[in-house]
Amino acid sequence: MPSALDAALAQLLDLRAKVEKTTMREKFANDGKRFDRFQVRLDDMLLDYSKNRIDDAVMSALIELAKASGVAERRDAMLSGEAINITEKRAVLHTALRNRSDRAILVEGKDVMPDVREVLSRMKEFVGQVRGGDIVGSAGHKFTDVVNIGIGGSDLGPYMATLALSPFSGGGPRMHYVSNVDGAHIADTLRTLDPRKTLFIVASKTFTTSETMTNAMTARDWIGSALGEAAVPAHFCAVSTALDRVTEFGIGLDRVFGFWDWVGGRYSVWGAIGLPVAIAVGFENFEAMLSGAHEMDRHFAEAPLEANMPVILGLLGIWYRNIYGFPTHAVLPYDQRLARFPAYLQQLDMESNGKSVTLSGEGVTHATGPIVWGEPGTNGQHAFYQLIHQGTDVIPADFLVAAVPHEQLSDHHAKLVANCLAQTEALMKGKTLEEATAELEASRMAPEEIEALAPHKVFPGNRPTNTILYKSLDPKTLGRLIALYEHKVFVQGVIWQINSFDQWGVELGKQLASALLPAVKGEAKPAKAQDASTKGLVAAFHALRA
Ligand SMILES: O=P(O)(O)OC[C@H]1O[C@H](O)[C@H](O)[C@@H](O)[C@@H]1O
Repeated sequence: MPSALDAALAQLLDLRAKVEKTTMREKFANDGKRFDRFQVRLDDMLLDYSKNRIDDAVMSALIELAKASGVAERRDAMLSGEAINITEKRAVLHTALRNRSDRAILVEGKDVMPDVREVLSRMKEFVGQVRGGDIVGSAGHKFTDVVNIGIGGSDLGPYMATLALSPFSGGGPRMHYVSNVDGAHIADTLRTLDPRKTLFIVASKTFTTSETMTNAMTARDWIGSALGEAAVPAHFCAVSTALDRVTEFGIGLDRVFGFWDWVGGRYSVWGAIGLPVAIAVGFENFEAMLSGAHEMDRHFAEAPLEANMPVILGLLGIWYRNIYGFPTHAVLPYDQRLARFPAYLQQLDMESNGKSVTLSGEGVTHATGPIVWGEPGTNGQHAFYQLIHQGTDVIPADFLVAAVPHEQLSDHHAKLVANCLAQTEALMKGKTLEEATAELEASRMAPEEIEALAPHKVFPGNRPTNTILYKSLDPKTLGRLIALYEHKVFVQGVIWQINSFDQWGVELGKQLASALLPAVKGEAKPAKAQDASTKGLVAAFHALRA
């Protein structure tokens, strides 16, 4: 079935041609109100999207596209617990985990909120006991270190949030995250730890993920051999939807925090998967993060589409991906503690929208999810920004920055902010050949040298950015930020008519890895059907180890 995007394509391409008649630099020069018109505020968070290749006509057409695509209807279906994840026949209700209102949320006629609240209250008690030293190791030692063993959604969200909120730890235990099946990860982590004072959280929605189970067994052996088998239960707890498998592993039900199949792994930091965050920063701060997300949920549900932050971010992404064909999107936090935010967004965005088949099973007729990437500024400026400024691809980018830092260190923050704003200014303005030449003429350089050098100093400009300015990186702000991007991804998935909530694309590699394992271990010959490259690599691997 042709999508609303297919239907609007010709009009949007026409609008692109019109909007390209003037550069952003000219648009700013001609319109003193551009900043006021292209921004949205939610309390102390500001999204400035004026530095984009847009005008009023483009924005109205994009809003019309959102309407014609049924963004509002699909949003309401998600929020009310409809089974919109059709390939897994599940509701999509991460918003229920952070529902701070007394609104019931029904899945197949049953209100899920009592169960959500029950898990949160068990988490609260456990977190208080671990932080307060009421729950201790097998030999009575307070836990000084907590290791979360999980991968994908059971790692990226909590790891990112723990780092982001580190100023709020209030003397809580040190947190560690082990995800990779590479033994180096757990070995390097355990080397620094005292088993008597270490608590492990085994976090896995399915409790079958190979990496997590392998790391959990290694951790269990580490505790068992240091403190004796009997010590194991005191040093472990688990987060999962598969309570039977957790019990099999040997973790008592009083140490298990559950969630439900209507929470996708990459959307799960709001419930039990957030346990390490709650231990790291205390339960009140964890709840503040939920409240921030809930505020963003309400904004998404209630604000008109044209003043709706996630809708606007989503539509701008569609504009560049589908109308301009830009392949990637950068997220550049000018906030060192958001260092893991781009990695978190990679899973959120690319696992959700990296799809080529529509909800009705047909091939898509247009590009879907972009490649998402990024690193904190100012570091990126000294590395890959060269390409963003002067490379042959245009890379739309989000810049994130706080007004108030946690560290009051001379003029660090002023310099950070000046760099952030200056980058978006430079990307928008660029530098013409005349300007580059004039700058060089002010030096004593010979005219022929100026002529040779000037082209290298030209910046094309007209490169799009969004700036998200918030008061400070506190739990509430972090909650809002994450929910903002979750809903942006949702809006795009609706317009692309794809299922943003499954992830079949991760399965093939897993299947082939298990099939290959016996040959890699040397317990079996590679299967006949295997291609020559894979077979040759297995043989070369064994030859190197001989
Ligand atoms: O939480 P788990 O069941 O261990 O899953 C961990 C991760 O692995 C899977 O392969 C999926 O790609 C992710 O969406 C998921 O978050």
